[in-house]
Amino acid sequence: MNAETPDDQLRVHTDRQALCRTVAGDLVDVLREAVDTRGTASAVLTGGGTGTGILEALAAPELAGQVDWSAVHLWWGDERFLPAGNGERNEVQATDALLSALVEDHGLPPENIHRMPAAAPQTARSVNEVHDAARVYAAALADHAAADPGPDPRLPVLDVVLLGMGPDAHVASLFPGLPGLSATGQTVIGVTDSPKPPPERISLTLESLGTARRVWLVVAGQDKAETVSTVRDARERGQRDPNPLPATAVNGTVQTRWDLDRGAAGLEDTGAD
Ligand SMILES: O=C1O[C@H](COP(=O)(O)O)[C@@H](O)[C@H](O)[C@H]1O
Repeated sequence: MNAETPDDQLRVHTDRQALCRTVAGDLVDVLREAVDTRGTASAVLTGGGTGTGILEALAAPELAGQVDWSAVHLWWGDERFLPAGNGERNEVQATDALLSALVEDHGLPPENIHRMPAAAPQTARSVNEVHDAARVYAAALADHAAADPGPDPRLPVLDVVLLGMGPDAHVASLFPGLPGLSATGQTVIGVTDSPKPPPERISLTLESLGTARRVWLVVAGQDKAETVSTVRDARERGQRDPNPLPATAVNGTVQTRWDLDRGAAGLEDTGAD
């Protein structure tokens, strides 16, 4: 089933597995096209159940084998600021789902995996650590921008940004009511008071996400249906105030697309979550 709002594209999939398979295939197409035309590609990954499910689907050899991974750079839209190796970190879940296989079997250079910094062990924590870590990631993005400049000189071309959305309409780690939503002049911020654990996170800002060529919102599960409907209605009315609905404020420069399962679309509970 397909429908269109004036600005956003919408696709509804039978269940989360179908959503993940389709988006994984699209990701392959976008990365291939970018590598063919520019010689390089950058994708921004998300965590969460659906974001990780897409990576699992992408690991299928018939999909992963279609991309020249030596030319691809992988970034994250947000990270849970936890010690290295913690299973709650988005990058750890992504590594298990896909990245190890890409490095071992498909030629992805480990240095092209741009993980957000991890927290120091509890005993060695410093007060500003998460903010320092955000600056480190901003510098990594700026370094890469020199080789593949995007519309904002501090950022490379972001061919596609994957975004999950929480029931509170948060995207990346930009939560309603937190100061990070109005951050200006920063590409990456430290978050210290996330209402969703863990409290400390690193996130790209709305400014950064807004430079992406494609923004794909990937949302599954009936528990998201009401928020999806509220956010999409607000967007259709042109209400793009990130507070209290951060997901109203993200757009790709070329494409903004919603991929929902039937549950998130309010059609029926698919049991996807
Ligand atoms: O904590 C996070 O949650 C969101 C949404 O996750 P989901 O499981 O509800 O799809 C995710 O997009 C974000 O990257 C992650 O840090």
